[in-house]
Amino acid sequence: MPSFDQIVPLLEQQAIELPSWAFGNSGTRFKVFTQPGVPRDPEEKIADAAKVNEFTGLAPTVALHIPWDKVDDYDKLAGYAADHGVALGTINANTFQDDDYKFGSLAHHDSAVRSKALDHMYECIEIMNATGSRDLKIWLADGTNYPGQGDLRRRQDWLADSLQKVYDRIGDDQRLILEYKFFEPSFYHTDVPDWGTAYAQTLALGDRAKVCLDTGHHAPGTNIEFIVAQLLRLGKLGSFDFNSRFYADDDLIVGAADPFQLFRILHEVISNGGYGTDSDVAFMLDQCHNLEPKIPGQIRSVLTVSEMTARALLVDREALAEAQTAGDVLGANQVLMDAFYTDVRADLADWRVSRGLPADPMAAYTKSGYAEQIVAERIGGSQAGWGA
Ligand SMILES: O=C[C@H](O)[C@H](O)[C@H](O)[C@H](O)CO
Ligand SMILES: [Zn+2]
Ligand SMILES: [Zn+2]
Repeated sequence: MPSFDQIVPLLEQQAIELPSWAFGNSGTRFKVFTQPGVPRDPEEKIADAAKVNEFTGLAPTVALHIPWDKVDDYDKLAGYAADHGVALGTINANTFQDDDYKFGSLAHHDSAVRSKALDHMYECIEIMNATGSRDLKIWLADGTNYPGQGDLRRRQDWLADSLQKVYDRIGDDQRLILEYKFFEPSFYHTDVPDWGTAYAQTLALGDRAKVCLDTGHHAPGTNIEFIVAQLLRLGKLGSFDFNSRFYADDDLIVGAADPFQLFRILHEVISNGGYGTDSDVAFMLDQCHNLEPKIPGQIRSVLTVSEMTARALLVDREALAEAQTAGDVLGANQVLMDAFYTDVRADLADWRVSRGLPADPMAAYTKSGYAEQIVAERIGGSQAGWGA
């Protein structure tokens, strides 16, 4: 097994993008429990995200969601982010909250609705040009609730035509990232339900169209790391939306439900060239902290990704290949389990200190008094988030 020191140069290449919406209020259809001190605008969301980066050194960019993070001056917003030591990242489109999208958006049967959704995508591309963002991420709620409600085949054709129009509009150094999800809010069919559909649609577009794998978007029992290996093999894995779930798209803290699954996913990412500065695979969190405090939730999340990345980097790949070739079933499995069971937390703490970061970012954040400061400062105005 490699030593911790041998993996440090790789660990230093880790960059995890934070979702602006994780700092706003969120909940379920049953209840949104608001929290004091929650941001009221994109700047306050960025300030909170910057705190996560300040204490962990792992989160240099913040993803925006449009229109939730709509502002008049994106140059000013990018400047504000830079003043806080972070940059603006992925632009997430939103065609799931407008009455006109009741029966879909880019896959809608009515060309007028499709062109309205296209205008939103074009607006997002203009924002990317202003923020310098590389990725336009498209997740569509498009689908149906009952058999017969929609023409499954023609919706794929309308979707393909719409995506082509978006793809033709993005810049040479920009990417279209298509996110799939097997259900919700549609409960019979979803127009982009699985990796195969996302792959087929992005393959038809071109090299700057890739797939987003949200770890909460698969049917129970799906071997997600197999999909990771396959999409990397096909050169079509563009980004991750990391989170975890016990049942559906719970958007819980990554690794909270199944840290071993996160380890297996990262093992395939590393084994197939999807990790580090040489790779163009983006690591983003897509989570909602419905009950727990938001900034500590994000701190815990990036530390968990860092920890499982370190464990996956410790896999003795030579010994693994030998055991696999020899058909040594238990030997091969043992190589992976040895890395997974290696407790790297103390080494990671020392590594953080060597980089001028706190050994225990969570304790340092708590001691900083920032949580109390934002509760005291953020009086009045309306809090960001669901129902905002
Ligand atoms: O389930 C929705 C998807 O995960 C999207 O990534 C969505 O944009 C994000 O969750 C914000 O709601
Ligand atoms: Zn997502
Ligand atoms: Zn989701």
